[in-house]
Amino acid sequence: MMSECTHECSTCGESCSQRQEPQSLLKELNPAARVGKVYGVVSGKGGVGKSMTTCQLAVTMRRRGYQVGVLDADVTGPSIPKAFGLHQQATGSEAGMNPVLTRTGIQVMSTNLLLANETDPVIWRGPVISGVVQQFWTDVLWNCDYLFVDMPPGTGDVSLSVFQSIPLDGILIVASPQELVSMVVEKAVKMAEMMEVPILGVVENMSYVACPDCGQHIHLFGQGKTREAAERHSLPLLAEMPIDPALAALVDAGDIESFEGSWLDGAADRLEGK
Ligand SMILES: Nc1ncnc2c1ncn2[C@@H]1O[C@H](COP(=O)(O)OP(=O)(O)OP(=O)(O)O)[C@@H](O)[C@H]1O
Repeated sequence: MMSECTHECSTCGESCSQRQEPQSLLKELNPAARVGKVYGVVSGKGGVGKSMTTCQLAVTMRRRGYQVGVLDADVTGPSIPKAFGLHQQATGSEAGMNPVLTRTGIQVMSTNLLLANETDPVIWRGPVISGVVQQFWTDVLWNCDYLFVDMPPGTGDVSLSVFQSIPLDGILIVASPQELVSMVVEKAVKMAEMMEVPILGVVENMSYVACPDCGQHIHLFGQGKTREAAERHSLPLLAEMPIDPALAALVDAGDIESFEGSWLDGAADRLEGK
């Protein structure tokens, strides 16, 4: 006998006349907002430079003349506002939340821009965190050609929620050489494949150190091995970014928009469809 209908088709095996087809979990953008392409920046684990890469990609595309936004989905460890030197609070109105603008006009939304005190920890459970990320998509008045989503590290429920609720045009994977060779990133790759989101390629961070005297590139973890590993997994290697103390200093000073270096040009060309 059929039990009483709860209208929860996803947890019921009966094929009755009221059964509804699975519905898309994608959320609608704020009707007053405009977003061209959306790219997620992911990593296999924390601390490999995902936020650094997100910031530099945003700056590079801004330098190319585009309207650019950064949605900081790393809710419990937001590092985007600091890198851009943003300490004010975001404002809002009936129409939605206004992203905060950086010095060069990049639009940013992050939990750190909503907290009364930016050093307060975010002690929220998963569903609340996922809800905040969704609101950054549904409520913020974005006006951009490219929106970069700094994804939470790993493949937990917040990452899943981003994949399900935001219509990503693709993802870029950030990895250190060791990660690439050992394929720690493989879980992130598989998650993107399962969610049917195209992978644009890999940005390798901390690939080498340039000698300050002669400029020679010192590949601390060996040269060529990562390209080989990426190719083995059919992942185009879009960029090789050095360890550069000047970059870390710029992040600490909130001045990442002043970075010099062209290592992300290949990734930017790819984003432009070149
Ligand atoms: N290429 C680099 N050269 C110098 N410092 C770097 C480089 N990449 C990242 N860093 C520094 O390393 C630290 C970690 O980088 P970042 O915050 O971007 O990592 P993450 O992968 O986003 O970490 P998490 O996921 O844990 O937030 C930061 O202090 C950053 O400034």
